[in-house]
Amino acid sequence: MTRSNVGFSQVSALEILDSRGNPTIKVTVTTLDDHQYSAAVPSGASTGTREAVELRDGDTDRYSGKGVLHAVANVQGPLRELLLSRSWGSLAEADHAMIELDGTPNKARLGANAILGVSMAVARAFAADTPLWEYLTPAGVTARLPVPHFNVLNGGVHAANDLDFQEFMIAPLGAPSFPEALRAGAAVYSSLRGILRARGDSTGLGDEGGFAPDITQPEDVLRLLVEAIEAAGYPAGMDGVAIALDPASSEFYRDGFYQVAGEALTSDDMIARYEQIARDFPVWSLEDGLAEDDWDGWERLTRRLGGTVQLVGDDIFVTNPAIIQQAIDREVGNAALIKPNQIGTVTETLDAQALCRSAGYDQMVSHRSGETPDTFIADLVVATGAGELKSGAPARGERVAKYNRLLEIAAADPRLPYGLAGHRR
Ligand SMILES: O=C(O)[C@@H](CO)OP(=O)(O)O
Ligand SMILES: [Mg+2]
Repeated sequence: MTRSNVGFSQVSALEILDSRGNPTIKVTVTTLDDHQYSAAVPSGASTGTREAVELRDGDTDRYSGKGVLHAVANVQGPLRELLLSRSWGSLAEADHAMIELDGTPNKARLGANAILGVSMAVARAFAADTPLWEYLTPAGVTARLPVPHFNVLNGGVHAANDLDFQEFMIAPLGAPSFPEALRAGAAVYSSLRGILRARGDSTGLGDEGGFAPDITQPEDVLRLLVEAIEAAGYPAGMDGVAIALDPASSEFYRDGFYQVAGEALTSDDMIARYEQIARDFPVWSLEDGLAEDDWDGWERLTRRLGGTVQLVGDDIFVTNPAIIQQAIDREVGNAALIKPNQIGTVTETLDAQALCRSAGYDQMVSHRSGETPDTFIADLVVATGAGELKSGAPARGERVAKYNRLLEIAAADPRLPYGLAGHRR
């Protein structure tokens, strides 16, 4: 049974390490009937400038191991005081009270990391002994298991190589079930390792568990992926294993040009390049193909490729319902990446997802490059019927924790549908 009303006797927080070895926050709430619920918050490296503020101690350099003791203090001070002050009739009620207490448009005062940790733990308190995904499923939404998108080759700010595109993902779109998709992902990952080894390339890993060889041209990587898919015994394409890209292009956009493998490209050069890539390779989804402040380029990209390729906004939309609404109005992109810590509460994440559903935008729920073993996003993606998840390579504990949680959900409820959602189904 879920709880319809929750009161808390304690709220505490701890600074822990994420998968990159940087400090992040873990929150534990204790209900009046003495049950404890915890949640840990991930942390990005290629962040959008309009993301809710991740509070770090000392200075604004977020990625040099700066602590989160200030965020911990905010949980144990003002947020604890708020949570203990009354009982709560819903998660939304608690989230809105925290947003109001923070009082800034981007959670800069208390920290989105502090607020999200509490929000996730409170969600678990409401779910009680009901599976989290069941509790989170909005009225009228059919829960479904997602197509996993495995980031098997890393570049950009997630790896030490000179590859500018950040993520090369494989998506087993043709798999009949989630467990089969996971098996396919693991098989292709393993065959890719063999191919890289045979070529004498490095099989060292990037932040999300994908290989990080010294290859600079995206097309060379795509050729290797097709080879790996076929060597694993799957057709490369929508009927078998397709490819999804996240160049995270805001990271290599400077002074109006995209710097790719030593060349300075305009938005239109990039669009032409993506068109050619989509002709030559089974790339079904493209995230952040253009930069977060290149809205005009995005409009043209959407006109040119939106009919055939899923165009996902991450840095540009930052899971923010107001920005996603602007994108819908301007016909920018046709899908949104969903990361709870970009917006800072579970309720606003669900709002962003509801907006996507009503506008016919597809959604991919996503981990961050700095992760923890917390599996909240696995339940979230099932609950919201989003149909797509990215959680890195099918290797490394903090990544496979999410995939393994989905295996558990699939095993516990064999009637859950699987696969892409909405019009892509
Ligand atoms: O760009 C992205 O989509 C993410 C997750 O893969 O990276 P980061 O968490 O570093 O923003
Ligand atoms: Mg991204």
